[in-house]
Amino acid sequence: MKTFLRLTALVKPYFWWMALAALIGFATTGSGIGLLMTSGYIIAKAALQPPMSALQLGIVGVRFFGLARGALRYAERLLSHDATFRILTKLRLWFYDAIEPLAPARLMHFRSGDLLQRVVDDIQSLENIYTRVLVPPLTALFISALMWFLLGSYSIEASLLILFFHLLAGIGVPLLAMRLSRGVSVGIMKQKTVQQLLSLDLFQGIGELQIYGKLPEHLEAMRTAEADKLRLQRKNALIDGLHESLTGLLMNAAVVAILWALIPKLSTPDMNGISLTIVTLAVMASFEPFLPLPASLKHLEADTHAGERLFEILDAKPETIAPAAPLPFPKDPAIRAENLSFSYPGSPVKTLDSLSFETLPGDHIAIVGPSGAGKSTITALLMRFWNTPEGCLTIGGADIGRFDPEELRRNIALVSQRTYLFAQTIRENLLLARPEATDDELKKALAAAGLARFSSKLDEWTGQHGMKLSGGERQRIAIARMVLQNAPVMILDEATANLDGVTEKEVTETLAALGAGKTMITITHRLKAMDQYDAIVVLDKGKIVEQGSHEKLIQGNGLYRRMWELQHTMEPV
Ligand SMILES: Nc1ncnc2c1ncn2[C@@H]1O[C@H](COP(=O)(O)OP(=O)(O)OP(=O)(O)O)[C@@H](O)[C@H]1O
Repeated sequence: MKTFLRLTALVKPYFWWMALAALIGFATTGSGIGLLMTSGYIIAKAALQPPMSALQLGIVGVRFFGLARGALRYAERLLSHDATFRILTKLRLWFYDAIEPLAPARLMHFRSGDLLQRVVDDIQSLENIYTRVLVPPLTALFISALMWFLLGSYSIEASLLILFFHLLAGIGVPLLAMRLSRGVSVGIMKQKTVQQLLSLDLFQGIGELQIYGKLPEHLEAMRTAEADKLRLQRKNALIDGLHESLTGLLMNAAVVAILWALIPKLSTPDMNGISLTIVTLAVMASFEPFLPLPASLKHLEADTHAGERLFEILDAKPETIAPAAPLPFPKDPAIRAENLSFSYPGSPVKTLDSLSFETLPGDHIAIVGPSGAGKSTITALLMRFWNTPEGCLTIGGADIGRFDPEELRRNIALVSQRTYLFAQTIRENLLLARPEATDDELKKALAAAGLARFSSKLDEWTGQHGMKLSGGERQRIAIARMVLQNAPVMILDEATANLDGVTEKEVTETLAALGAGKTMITITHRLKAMDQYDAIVVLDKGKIVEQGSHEKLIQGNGLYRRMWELQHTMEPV
C-alpha cells in the first residue's frame, strides 16, 4: 500500500489531466449506454408504427450519442496517452537522475540485465497505474451511480438489484480473479528478468560459452525460462477468460433479475414496453466498464512489485554526495594520503591499510605492486566512487570529501584498465570527454594517442562494447579522451597494458608530454622506464612496503627490486 501511495504521488502533477481523461472516459461509456438506449427506443417505438415525427427525438439521440461516442473515445485516448507518455518521460528522467549518483558503489550488486529490466520494463509497467489501475474503477463507479439513479426512478428493487450485480462484478469477480492469479503477473515479470539476464550473458559471453562447451546448457536454461513464462502466461489467459465469462454471466443474470423486478410494473403508468426495452439495454451496456476491473487488480499487484524494485534502487543512499558548499578544484593539486585505510563493504579485510604518501603539484608518481595489492582502489577513492572513512586523503590541502564528486571527475582524467566504448561512432565516443570539441581537435587527440589513421573514420561505428576495435585501439581511444579532457590531474591505471612494445613506448612518451606540468599518477605492475617518475610507491596487500625514487628502491632489497629483477631477469642491476 505504501509503495502504491508513493507511486500515485509521483503522478500527482498530472492529476487534472487524469481527472479530465477519467471524466471523458465516463462520458464515452455513458454515450455508449445512451446509444443503446435510444436505438432500443427507436426499434421498440417503430414496432408500434407511430408517425415518423414520433421517432425524431430518438433519431437525434442516436446521431448525437453515435457521434459523441466516437469523438469522446478519441479525445479520451488522446488525453490518456498524452498523460501516460508524460508520466513515463518523467519517471524515466527521475530514475536516471536518481541512479546516476549511485554508480558505481551502490549499483555493483545489481546485474546489468536486472538494471535494464528495471529501467525499461518496470517503468513501462508503471504507466498502467494511471490507465489501467486508477481510471477504470472510477469510470465503473460513475456508471454504477448513474444506473442506480436511472433504475431507481422506476423501481427501488431494480436499483438495489443493479447495485448488487455491480458489486459482484466490480468487487467479487476482481477479487476472485486476483486470488486465482496471485503471483502470476509478478511471476511473469520475474521470468522476464531471468530471460533478460540469460540473453545478455549469451550475447556478451557467447565466445566463452562456445569455448567451454556450455552453449547447449545455456540455451537449455533459456528454453526453460521461456517455458516457465509461457506456463504463467497461459494461466493468466485462462483467468482472463474466466473473469470475462463471469462478468458476462452476471450481466445476463442482472438482466433477468431486473426484468423480473420491472415486468410487474408494466401495468403501471411509470413503465411500458418501450421503457422496459431501454432499461434492459442500459443494464447490459452498464457492465462494459466492469470488464477491465480484474485486470486493474492484477496490474496493481504487478505495478506495486515494479515500484518496489524501483524504490529499492532509488532509496539507496549514494555513497558519496556533494557537500553543501563544495570547494573549487585547487590550482595546485597536491595529493596527500595520511593513514588512509579502506575496506569494501562486507569485506573483513582492509583493502588499503594505513597508507601515507604525497605527490606535489606537477609530480609524476607511480604506484606499483602485485595484482590485488589495492592500486586501483586508490583511484576509486580519488574519483570519490567511495568515501574514505579512515585516515585522510587531501587534494590541494583540502579533504577530498569537501569537493563535489562531479567537479573532481572533471579535473581528474582517468584511463583505466577497462575502457568502455559506447555502441556509437568514434566521434561520439570522443566527444564524451569534451562535447564542444571540433573535428580538428578530435583528430589531434587521436594523433596524440597514436591513432592518426582513425582521423578519417570519425563517423565509423565502434561496434557493441567497441568490439570492432582491438584492445589496444580501445585503450588509445581512452587516451585520446584524456587528451581532450586536458585535466590538471591524470591517472593512468595500466593504461598501456594492452599495447605492443613499440606503440607502448610511443604512447607513454605522448602521455609524458601531455602530463608535463600536471600531476600524474601511473598505476602499473610492469616496471618500465621507472626512472622518469619523481617517486614510486610500492604497495603489497594494501600496505605501502616501500617508497622513493627508482634509484633508491633498486638499491634496496625489497619487493620493488624483486619485481624489477623478475621482469628484467637477465639484466644485471
Ligand atoms: N568493488 C569491490 N568490492 C569488493 N572488493 C573489491 C572491489 N574491487 C576490488 N576489490 C578487492 O580489493 C582488492 C584490491 O583490488 P584492486 O583492484 O585495487 O587491486 P589492484 O592492485 O589494482 O589489482 P590489479 O593490478 O590486478 O588491477 C582485491 O582483493 C579485490 O578483490
